[in-house]
Amino acid sequence: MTSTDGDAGMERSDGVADLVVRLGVPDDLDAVAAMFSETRLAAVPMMPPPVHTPDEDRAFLSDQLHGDREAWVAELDGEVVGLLLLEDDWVHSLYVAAGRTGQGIGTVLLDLAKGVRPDGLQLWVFESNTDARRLYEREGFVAVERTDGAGNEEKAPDVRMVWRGDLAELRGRIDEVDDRLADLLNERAALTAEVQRRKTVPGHAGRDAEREAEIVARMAARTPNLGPERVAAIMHTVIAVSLDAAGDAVDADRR
Ligand SMILES: O=C(O)C(=O)C[C@]1(C(=O)O)C=C[C@@H](O)C=C1
Repeated sequence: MTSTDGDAGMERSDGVADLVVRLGVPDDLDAVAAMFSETRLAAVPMMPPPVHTPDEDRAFLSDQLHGDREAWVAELDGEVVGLLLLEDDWVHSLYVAAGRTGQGIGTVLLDLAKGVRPDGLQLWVFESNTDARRLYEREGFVAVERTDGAGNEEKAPDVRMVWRGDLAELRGRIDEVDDRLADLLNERAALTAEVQRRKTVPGHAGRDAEREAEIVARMAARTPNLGPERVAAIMHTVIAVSLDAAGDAVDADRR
């Protein structure tokens, strides 16, 4: 392990290569409490000043390590450098030791949280904590609610952020691909119609099997996830419905 306490010059992968993340146990209390109090103070002014004494923090953390919440501890060389508290779909707390930020430890802990809560997560973050908000945004969380802080202990404005989960994230990406696919299908149908206007035998009667086989072969070379037979089925349908639409357009022109 070559890490230093500073962030400077630390490649992210070097910083977390030896990171050990495990469930916390009561014996971790001293190390976790020391990290927590130091980190919480160092986080000011990104976070509002703490409202609890170190003794109160210690009692709280003892409860967490005794199972109040799911407590995950990140260690580097046996030193506690991160803490993640999960409760249902809530990231209750995420702390990375002062001097260890920017090394990817928060990302590792959040990825773990996503792994154990694939259906989605939410969290509150102080509006002033721009570093944390950036991390959450990078990790796919979106802001869904803002408050003036009246409801939290620190009375500081905060933001609720939500990660919708693996399934919703993947469906969102499918929607984006489908938007592009729809535009391309629309453009292609217009071109098929244009070709029909120039053919001596247009429409279904003028279908050109050789040209269609060429199209399928070219596309099959780019679609290894589907294979030639499925691409042939898709293009057969695309061409047939495009010719139908072109026929409708010609009929409409005549009327
Ligand atoms: O290239 C043609 O001849 C067309 O009419 C266009 C098109 C196509 O949409 O790509 C449609 C029908 C033919 O069977 C082959 C190709």
